[in-house]
Amino acid sequence: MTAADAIDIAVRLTDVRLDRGAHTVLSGIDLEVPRGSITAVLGPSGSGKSTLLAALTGELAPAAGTVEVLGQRVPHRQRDLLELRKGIGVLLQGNGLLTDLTAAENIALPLRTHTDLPRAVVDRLVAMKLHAVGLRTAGTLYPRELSGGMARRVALARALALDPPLMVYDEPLTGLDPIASGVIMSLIARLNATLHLTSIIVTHHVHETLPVCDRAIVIANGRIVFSGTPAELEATDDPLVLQFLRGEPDGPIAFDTAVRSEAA
Ligand SMILES: Nc1ncnc2c1ncn2[C@@H]1O[C@H](COP(=O)(O)OP(=O)(O)OP(=O)(O)O)[C@@H](O)[C@H]1O
Repeated sequence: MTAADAIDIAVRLTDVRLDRGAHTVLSGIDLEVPRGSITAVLGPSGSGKSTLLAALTGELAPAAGTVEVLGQRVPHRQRDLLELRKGIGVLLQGNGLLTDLTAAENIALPLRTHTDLPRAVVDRLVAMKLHAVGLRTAGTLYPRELSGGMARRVALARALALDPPLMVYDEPLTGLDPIASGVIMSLIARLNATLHLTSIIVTHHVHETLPVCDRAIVIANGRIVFSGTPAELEATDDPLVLQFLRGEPDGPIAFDTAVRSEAA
C-alpha cells in the first residue's frame, strides 16, 4: 500500500483465501473499502461473512493473500494486533454488554482498559458517547432495564469509546423491530458522516441496510459474486445475486444439504 492509498483506503484484501480448519470458506477475495464509506457485506447464511470480519480484526489469519487495515498489514504478533484493534470498533451480534454493569460502566470499560485517563475525563467521554447515540439519560440503567434497541445503542456507544476510525457491525439489526432497526441504521449513517468513520456492515437485512450504504458486496459459493453500488445491486440480472436477494432456495447458490434438510 502506498502512502496515498493509506489515506484513501481503509481496508484492502488482495487475493485472500480464508480457511476454517481444513475447509476453505472464501477464496480469491479482492476488496477495497474507501475511507469514509459505508459498505454492506451481504450473503446467505454460512457464506462466510463473519469469517471475512474475523480476517479484518486479525482473529483469523489468511491462508493466502494479504489483508491491510488502516494502512497496515494485519499483524500476527499479539501486541501489535491489540494496537490495531483499538482502531476498529466492533458491534457484535447480541451486544455483549456486561449485565452487572450499568450502561455508563459498560461504555467506560474500553477506556478503563486501554487508557490511563482520569476518572473525570472518562465520565465526560462516556457522557459524550451516550449523547452521540441519543441516550443521554440512560447511563445509570442496567442492560436488563433497556429495550433491545436501547441496548444496541449502548453497545454501539461502547464500540465507539476509543474513537476508532473503522466500525464493523455484525448483524446490527438482529432481534430489532422495524422502528428500532430504522433508528439504528440512521444512527450508523449519522455517526459515519459526523465522526468521519468508515463502516462495514455484515447483514441479512438487505432492504433496511442498502439505503445508507455507498457500496455493497455479496458473498456466495466461497467468493465475492457482486461488488458495486446499491443501485447497481438492485439493477443486477446476475442469477446468483438475484437468488440471494429474492431469498429463493433453488438456484445457482449451492446450499449445504444438511442445512437444507434442517430448514425443510
Ligand atoms: N470458528 C469456526 N470453526 C470452524 N468452522 C467455522 C468457524 N466459524 C465459521 N465456520 C464455518 O465457516 C463457514 C462460514 O461461516 P460464517 O459464520 O463466516 O458465515 P456467515 O455468512 O457469517 O453466516 P451467518 O449469516 O449464518 O452468520 C460455515 O461453514 C461455518 O460452519
